Amino acid sequence: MPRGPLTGLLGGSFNPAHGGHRRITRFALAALRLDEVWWLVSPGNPLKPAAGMAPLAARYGSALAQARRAPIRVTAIERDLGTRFTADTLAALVRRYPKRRFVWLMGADNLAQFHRWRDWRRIARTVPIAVIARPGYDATAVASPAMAWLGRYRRTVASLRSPSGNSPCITGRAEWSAPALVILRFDPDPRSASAIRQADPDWTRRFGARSLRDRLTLRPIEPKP
Ligand SMILES: Nc1ncnc2c1ncn2[C@@H]1O[C@H](COP(=O)(O)OP(=O)(O)OP(=O)(O)O)[C@@H](O)[C@H]1O
Ligand SMILES: O=C(O)c1ccc[n+]([C@@H]2O[C@H](COP(=O)([O-])O)[C@@H](O)[C@H]2O)c1
Repeated sequence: MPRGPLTGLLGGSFNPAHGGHRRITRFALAALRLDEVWWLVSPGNPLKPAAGMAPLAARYGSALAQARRAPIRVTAIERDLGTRFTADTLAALVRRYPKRRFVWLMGADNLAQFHRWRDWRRIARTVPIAVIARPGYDATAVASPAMAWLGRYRRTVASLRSPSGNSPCITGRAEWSAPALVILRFDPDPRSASAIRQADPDWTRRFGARSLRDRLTLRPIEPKP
């Protein structure tokens, strides 16, 4: 059983990244006592149309800005791995970082449509999943087809915590085995990328200079295994 850093993974379009991403990440870091969270800026969500999706460099730039001075590592690792589907990404990450323990983080809107993701049961068997409550989506998430299956693996946050209060331990009830589903409920955050795009359709301009730099520096992220 791997004993490395406990790493949360927040995959997303980040079109653009916003304060809600930062806030839910910080909540999850504290609630699950994670060592760090990697933001996986997606080359393209397989279920979202390419139209309206800003270039990866601009989305990555917005994520860098939001992740400042937080234990968040912004990555475009799916671009480097050549993966789009989360099941493939996770298989590659687990292989590449055998010592790390990963947990997949996602908002309730994604749980509501998780059954449409490719190999979603394989995803759930690979890593524990923590779902963050999101205004307007919690009821659909609870009633979703994926939840009908995942519900039996539901665990409390406390059951994943180490008795000593440090990082979750790996024995007994606190073992991070999968499938496991945790629902994290804290002060819901109404922010969304769609609202930002609606208010500021030209948001990528704010990351113009940075995007140019990122085009040069977007390269394989090599966090220490
Ligand atoms: N305010 C929020 N509360 C809870 N989860 C969130 C929130 N904002 C984003 N997330 C989650 O963060 C991940 C990445 O989100 P994404 O980049 O798609 O942003 P978004 O605001 O959901 O975008 P859009 O409005 O374009 O759908 C997803 O798992 C999403 O559910
Ligand atoms: O693997 C899939 O089939 C799949 C389908 C839809 C979304 N995802 C992933 O879900 C994450 C959240 O996407 P988004 O666009 O809601 O931010 C992101 O990492 C996507 O790659 C993955």
